[in-house]
Amino acid sequence: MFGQIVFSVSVKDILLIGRDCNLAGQSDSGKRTLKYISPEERVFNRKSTFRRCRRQICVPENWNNNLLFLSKRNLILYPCSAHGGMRLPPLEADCLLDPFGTKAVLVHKLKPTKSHWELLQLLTMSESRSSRCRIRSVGMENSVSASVEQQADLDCLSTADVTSHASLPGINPNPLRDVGKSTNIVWQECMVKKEVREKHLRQKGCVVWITGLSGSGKSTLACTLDHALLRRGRLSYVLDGDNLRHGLNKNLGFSAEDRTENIRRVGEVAKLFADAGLICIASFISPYRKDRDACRKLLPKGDFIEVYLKVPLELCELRDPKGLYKLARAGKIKCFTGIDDPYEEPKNCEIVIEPIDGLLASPEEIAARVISFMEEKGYLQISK
Ligand SMILES: Nc1ncnc2c1ncn2[C@@H]1O[C@H](COP(=O)(O)OS(=O)(=O)O)[C@@H](OP(=O)(O)O)[C@H]1O
Ligand SMILES: Nc1ncnc2c1ncn2[C@@H]1O[C@H](COP(=O)(O)OP(=O)(O)O)[C@@H](O)[C@H]1O
Repeated sequence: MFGQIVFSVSVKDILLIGRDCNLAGQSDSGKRTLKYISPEERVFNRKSTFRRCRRQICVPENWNNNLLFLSKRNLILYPCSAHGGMRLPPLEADCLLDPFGTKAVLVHKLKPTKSHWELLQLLTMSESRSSRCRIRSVGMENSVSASVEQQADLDCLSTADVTSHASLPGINPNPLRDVGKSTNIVWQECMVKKEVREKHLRQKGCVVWITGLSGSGKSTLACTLDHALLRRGRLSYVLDGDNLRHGLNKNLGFSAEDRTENIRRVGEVAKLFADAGLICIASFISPYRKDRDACRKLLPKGDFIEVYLKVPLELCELRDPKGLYKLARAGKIKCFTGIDDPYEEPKNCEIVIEPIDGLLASPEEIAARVISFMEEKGYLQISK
């Protein structure tokens, strides 16, 4: 699978990167800049260096600089001496234009090398950092420049990391869609993928979903697990029912509809955290099976690890750390889970924790059990 990169260009534009593009940090100030120079300017500055004919440019044989050549059908990138004096093979790409001729999707014919990609990444970064300056130069400023110090962060990425798909923010080849009440929206792809973040973090993004009655120990387990993972050098984040109801979900109560909406939102947020490469620990009563299952379906198979704290109602009520059961029994809290509101047990969850001979494992022991499950499934180690 060869990569794609999307540029905002006009059909008639031809782009050149010349000698003054200090791609390899040639400037003495130590600041690396990249300049785009319009063909007109080139022609003007270097009379007879280039001849423009029918959207093509003729370059003298002894031209020893990076050259980006874009025509209606093709993009050819000729990087050269700026990369440590090394000549790279030309990178060719088919150029698919949108109906307005303002966006071009470049599908590479050859697998780009890392250096090609670095060069293309520089272009995309410059584009995103100077949003008013499209890469096209005709009719706009003659040149734009951008610091590319951020490039260092990308150096750790291998070619394989970035070749699968790359596109510019704000420019998107994907179709317009209607999703729910949102009409005419487009899915925006980013160059840095989940797998890249996971490699960076040396873990696999996933969701550990802790469900159970109020007082069953969800928050305690979530925090204990979070801490235990941190001690192992892993990055997690806890989403807790009480906490999210202080902000994102403060407009929701405890009716069946509101609980469903609560869990739907949390499921979506958890999915984002997992996509960020984190281990998202979600601790919610989440009393309805269909709501938990809907969250599971949002994630790739295996990435949703459901942990059921099967603690008997009597024990939860005995603990009653917030005095809520007491209030519920007194009728002062309505629709309290386990009292006058249902809790639907999971049928096929990954881990069930329940007392054995009346004894429940400690939070640390339960956390260790979750961790060994995650280890077994390969969520805690990924080689760089
Ligand atoms: N009626 C009723 N039923 C259940 N719980 C109640 C209720 N009213 C308030 N609380 C407090 O809200 C916490 C549960 O929030 P959740 O977001 O996890 O609930 S749910 O998943 O939407 O059912 C829950 O926290 P935990 O005790 O940690 O479970 C309670 O502190
Ligand atoms: N594994 C455990 N063994 C004994 N007590 C526990 C355990 N887990 C939690 N607890 C205690 O149970 C009470 C409820 O725990 P909490 O984490 O607040 O439950 P939840 O978030 O499900 O409402 C707390 O007082 C806590 O200290």
